[in-house]
Amino acid sequence: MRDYLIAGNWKMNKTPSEAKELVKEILPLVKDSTTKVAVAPSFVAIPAVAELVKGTNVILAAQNMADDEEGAFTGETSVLMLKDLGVEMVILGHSERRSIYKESNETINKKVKLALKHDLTVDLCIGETLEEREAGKAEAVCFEQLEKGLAGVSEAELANIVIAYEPVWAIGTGKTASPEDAEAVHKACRGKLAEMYSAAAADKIIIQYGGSVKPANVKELMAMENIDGGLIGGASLTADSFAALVNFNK
Ligand SMILES: O=C(CO)COP(=O)(O)O
Repeated sequence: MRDYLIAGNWKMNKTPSEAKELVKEILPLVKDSTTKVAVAPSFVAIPAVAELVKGTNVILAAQNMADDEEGAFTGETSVLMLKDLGVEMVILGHSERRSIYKESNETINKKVKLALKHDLTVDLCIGETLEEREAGKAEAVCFEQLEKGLAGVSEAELANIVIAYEPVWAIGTGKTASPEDAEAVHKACRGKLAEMYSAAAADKIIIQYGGSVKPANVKELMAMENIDGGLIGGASLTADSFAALVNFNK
């Protein structure tokens, strides 16, 4: 059976002081969870959060990283810096990175390979826009993001990859994909991964759903056969709602 992974993507929210307070509240609420749990604070809040989650069941994640190891890249944050702070996982290819910061599949792939080289788990985000969905292209877009994002990634390395299916039209909008619609894309993506790698590798990989996941809809989403967790934005910003998501199966 696949593990569930519930991850909080705090995006550009929470100052380092606020992040500390939030983690202090979250830790006791999730310490006995049977799902895996991760939080992704902003870069500047990572040191404070790292100190608090050390030795706990909470995985420390970053929201992005540079596509080079080091050098003259003003304003960027490298994989080496993240590793030095104890980061274990990195979210790559989030739709906000793709649309606002114009990250291409090729750039994302470079980051994926760099993160894997340094033993970070990668949470690779994929997902279609509303326009693409309405044009009947949801699966094709996801397949292309998988193929290009994972180019050159071996089957052995796939063990360090998590996929997050986040339909862009469902992010921060209050519109959740219906469990059946989400399941259809998850199933198709698992099929695609089986084609790219093997049925065994595809069966093992965690595919999270993201997009307006809330305590009120988490159970029905997680009940789907191919949905193995959630990447949570808004509802990860308060301890009670995040813990309710982490503990959805209790
Ligand atoms: O983008 C998301 C997580 O990465 C989802 O955000 P919301 O949960 O706020 O819709």
